Amino acid sequence: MSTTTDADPEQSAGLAKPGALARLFAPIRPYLIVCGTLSALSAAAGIVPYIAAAEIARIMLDDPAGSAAAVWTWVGVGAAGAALWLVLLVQSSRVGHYADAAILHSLRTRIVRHLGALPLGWFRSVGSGRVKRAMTGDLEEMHEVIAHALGQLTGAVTVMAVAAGYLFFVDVPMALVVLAVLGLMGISYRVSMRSMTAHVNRLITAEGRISAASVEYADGIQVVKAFGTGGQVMRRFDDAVDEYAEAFAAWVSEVRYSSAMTRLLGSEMAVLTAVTAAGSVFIAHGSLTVAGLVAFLVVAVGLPASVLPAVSAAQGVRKGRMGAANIERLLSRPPLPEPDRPQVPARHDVELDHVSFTYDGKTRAVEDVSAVCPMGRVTAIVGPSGAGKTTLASLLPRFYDVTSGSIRIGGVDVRSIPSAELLRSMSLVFQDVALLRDSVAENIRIGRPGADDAAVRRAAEAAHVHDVIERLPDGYDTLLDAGGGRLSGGERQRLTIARAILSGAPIVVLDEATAALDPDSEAAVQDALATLATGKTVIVIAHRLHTIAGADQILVLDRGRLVERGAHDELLARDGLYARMWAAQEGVLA
Ligand SMILES: Nc1ncnc2c1ncn2[C@@H]1O[C@H](COP(=O)(O)OP(=O)(O)OP(=O)(O)O)[C@@H](O)[C@H]1O
Repeated sequence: MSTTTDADPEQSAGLAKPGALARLFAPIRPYLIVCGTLSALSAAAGIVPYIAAAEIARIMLDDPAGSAAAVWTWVGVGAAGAALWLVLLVQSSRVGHYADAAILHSLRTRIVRHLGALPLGWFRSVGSGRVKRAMTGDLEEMHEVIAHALGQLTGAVTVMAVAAGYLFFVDVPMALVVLAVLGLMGISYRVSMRSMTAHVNRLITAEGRISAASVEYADGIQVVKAFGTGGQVMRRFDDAVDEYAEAFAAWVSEVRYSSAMTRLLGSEMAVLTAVTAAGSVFIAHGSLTVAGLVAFLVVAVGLPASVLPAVSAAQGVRKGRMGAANIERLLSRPPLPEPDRPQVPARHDVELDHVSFTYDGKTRAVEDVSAVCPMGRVTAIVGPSGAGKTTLASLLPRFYDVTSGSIRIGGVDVRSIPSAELLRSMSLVFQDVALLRDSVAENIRIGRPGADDAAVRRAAEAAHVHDVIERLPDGYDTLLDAGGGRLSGGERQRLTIARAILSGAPIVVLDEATAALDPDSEAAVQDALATLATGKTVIVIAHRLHTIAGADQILVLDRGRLVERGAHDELLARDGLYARMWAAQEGVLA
């Protein structure tokens, strides 16, 4: 099967799939066409007042005494052009923003729905930065394209076309001079942009990495602080910043002359100088009138200011393409397959039948594990670090699907159980199950939305956390931060156990805390677990063996394989891996 891991989504961010933007924008194409057309018409109308001013100058210079009617006609045309420019600009912006809001809403909805259908294992493997970037940065790029870049590009092209048409109408040689200056600017721009694709891809990829690492940094600030700057996240952040700085320096040093030249040639000064110089020569030769020169001074000198926004718009489109490719890549992640013929199990014993799983298609994190975890019993999974305990437990709620073999609940393959039903049938008390930024009561109520206050309180009492909650400043209404800040490790665990007790799910999958708790906390957590486990199928991933010595069945994993099974005494008598681990831990504890 294709695993749900994404090799390195950030790394591939630079490889924009051609056409991604067009595909994502397909639903709003008609609006974009209307918006582009209105922008073009608005830009064309916007240049009319300049042309009118130039025409008035020509009329008055040629014949100052006469043609008042013609002058007033041009004044009217100029005013109409200005009014039309404004009306069309507002309409184009209205349509653009409508299309923008519609597509962003639709993309956000699609992304959120898709995220809801993706296997949880995918989120674990890519980290939250990638998901947040799709919802913020990538969508922001789309907004830039629709709301700004599209109008700027069509506007610039139209202004160029209309202005060039008028200038050629007034005087061909002078128009050629202006075009030559702008053409040289274009050539110098192309030279400075020649290596742009590689550099910009590198810059944008590095930018993406910086933002992903920043999000991870903020999310894991406690860990980062505890370990100083040596943490992996900090290193990733530093690397991304270095990479950005390097890419930027390389780009700047390569394009410094050509981009300075582009700026110079694309400035009003350059056009003004060229027009005045060439105009003087042509006037001296008698091939141009002063009135003709004035027309060029009025219309041509402002051209660079109208064309330059197209440069940043082109940049916006380039970024938009990458954002679109990122979003498309996210949307193309295969969702968790839902069963064709859904079944709901009547019993809740868990059966592992020759289960194997690989993350990377090569090494097997779990290999050919078969076992039965009966209802009403506690099954512990133990083994050295990296043995595959967490992986095996993650296969039960389908964070990942098995590579081969099957997992059955009450005889029904987990892949045949609708995912919502499957998750409802399990309480997951994992170490990294986060608390939400909400009140204590709501954090417990997640276990059974709609449960009344009395039920929440009973669950807290059963989980031995009620007294702790009562001592909080606002009791059950106390707001927790996302990490559960003001609660100790043992208290947080008991809160998640209360949540699981409230849910009443018949299967409990529990990842025991790796960090040792103080003896009082440990005892409270054990009591809470005993309450939770009553009458349920309990599967515990255990790191400290003495907490599961009383389990009905212990599965011992080593390098993905099930190497021993039995109760504590049987395993000690066998004198194998379990006995060695026990001796090692007891030795440490003694
Ligand atoms: N998301 C992942 N992507 C790729 N490989 C992974 C992933 N998670 C775990 N592994 C690998 O799978 C193997 C089993 O890891 P797992 O976390 O299941 O072991 P474990 O017994 O729970 O270890 P520990 O006691 O240290 O938590 C290890 O070799 C680990 O490096």
